[in-house]
Amino acid sequence: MKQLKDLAKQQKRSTYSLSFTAFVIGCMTVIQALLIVSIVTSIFLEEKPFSAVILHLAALLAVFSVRGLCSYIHGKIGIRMASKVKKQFRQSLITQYSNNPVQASIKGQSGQKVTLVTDVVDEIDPYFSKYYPQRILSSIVSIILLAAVFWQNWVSAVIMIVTAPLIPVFMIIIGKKTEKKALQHVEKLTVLAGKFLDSLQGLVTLKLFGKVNEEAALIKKSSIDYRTATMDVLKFAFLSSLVLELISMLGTALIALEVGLRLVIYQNISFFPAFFVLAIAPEFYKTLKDVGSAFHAGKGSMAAAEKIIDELEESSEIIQWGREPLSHSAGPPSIVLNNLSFTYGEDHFSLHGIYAEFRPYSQIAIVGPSGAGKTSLLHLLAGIFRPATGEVLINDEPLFTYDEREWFDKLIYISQDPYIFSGTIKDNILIACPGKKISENELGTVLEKAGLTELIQQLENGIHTSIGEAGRGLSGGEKQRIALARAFLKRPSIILFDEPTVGLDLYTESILQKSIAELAQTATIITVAHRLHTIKQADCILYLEKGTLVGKGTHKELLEQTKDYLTMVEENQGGAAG
Ligand SMILES: Nc1ncnc2c1ncn2[C@@H]1O[C@H](COP(=O)(O)OP(=O)(O)OP(=O)(O)O)[C@@H](O)[C@H]1O
Repeated sequence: MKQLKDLAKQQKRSTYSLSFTAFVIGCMTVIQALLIVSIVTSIFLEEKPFSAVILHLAALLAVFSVRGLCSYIHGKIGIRMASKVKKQFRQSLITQYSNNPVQASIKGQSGQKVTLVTDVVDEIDPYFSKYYPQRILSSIVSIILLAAVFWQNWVSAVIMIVTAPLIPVFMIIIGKKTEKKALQHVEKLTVLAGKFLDSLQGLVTLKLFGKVNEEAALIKKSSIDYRTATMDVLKFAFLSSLVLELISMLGTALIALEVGLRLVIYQNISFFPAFFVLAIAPEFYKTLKDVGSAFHAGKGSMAAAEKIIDELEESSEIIQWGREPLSHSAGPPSIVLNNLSFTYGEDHFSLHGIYAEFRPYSQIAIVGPSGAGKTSLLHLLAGIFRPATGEVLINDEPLFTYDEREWFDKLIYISQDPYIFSGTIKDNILIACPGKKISENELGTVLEKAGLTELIQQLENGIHTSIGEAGRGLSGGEKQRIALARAFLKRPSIILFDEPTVGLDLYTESILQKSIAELAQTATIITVAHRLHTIKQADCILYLEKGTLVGKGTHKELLEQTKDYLTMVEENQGGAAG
């Protein structure tokens, strides 16, 4: 609530404009009532001809127009404020996710994030487009109307002062309950979206396990929960409208009774002020009632804002990169892991005290049992995670002192399952060199080296064939070859390679080995290795177990020093090591 109020106050010009239009609307309402009363008095009491009120009627038309125009501008300002704030929230969320993409992608479901950026941010709208402008309008207009009534008949003004606070009191009581319900509503929406996208992505797995019906039932339950939450919010909205309507009706009736008694029975008030008060009273209660209804809509925005702010605060740990240039040093830099520690969080997996030095052009293998922390170490090396203690030193300087772009220009990460974006084969390869002009010849050489020429020749649209989510699928081996083409195009001086654990086809396997050997001539290669061939070839092997560096050295040295390594190698080749 406070954050939304602060955001609204930051838009000073809009707040002033809202106050100005509200002031004009208030004045126009009073003038409108005065004109109507004087026209009625002239025609019905004083029995003047129609021509005597023509000027009044023209003035009334002008007042209607000004009031209508101001109401339109007032509404527009609110919509503009809402769109500005929604843009700010969306930008903050996207910046948050893009500043720390890996942390963002592992925390929470993707569907929930998408809903947060789209639908939940949209829920902020009513606070700025309805509640905030209406609050300004109602406070200014009600004061003007009250003053006008006081001027004509102070007794009615006193009745208004006594009955009007019932509306805000009721708003607070209902508002407390609404906020809780609105928060539940937003939560149910994000849960439904998360569940839906998760099921959609895992549809093949669900089908294979015969779980499609069960999953459909879970989605149905989630959607019924969402519907119930929506109905709960609507129930409060209807209840609140009913009570607000009742209070304003009773208030108007009370004033009508007072004015009627004084006019007919006690005869201590004239027709003009009596009719004027009766014309103003419904406007007075309507403006208060409108702020009550808008308050209800605003509560939904507060719940949405709370959810977004929680998300922004949760993943606020941003990696700050420096400005130090890296490209001036030709060839691969030296890399030192200096007492590196990392944890995914309390009671979660951690890597501790890792120390290692990698000379330029060396081939490093990281090995160990499943879950030992090999991929996590690769992510730390890439600068995707921030170490808890210690640092990665590049040319003797901490990694994060370098310019982020220059570092990622020097590096390529080939994961086990390279991501293929929705686009053509060419687009997917060219992401390795954004903005750089690549000739057809250069591209042809890269495709040849990565073993993609034959595949592309078979395709009707060749390199322009759509792949990824919106196009044809690719096999694991073909994805690996796309990743290799990216590497050949980029020619990085550091290659981080998460070797596939699943058996690739013989063709891709041989291409992979040849390509890595060729890339190694100009780069340092750090591989999470599973194949004995890769491990034996490495200049240095890091053997990890449960997040600890148990052994370090060449294949021969480790066989002699580290018993678990020997066992692993023996298991790998089904008997004798060597
Ligand atoms: N986001 C995460 N939050 C908490 N724990 C995680 C997260 N990601 C991975 N882990 C845990 O960290 C440990 C190390 O994972 P990592 O992927 O680094 O292992 P690995 O040695 O590469 O395994 P494998 O050879 O099976 O790929 C595992 O126990 C894993 O469950």
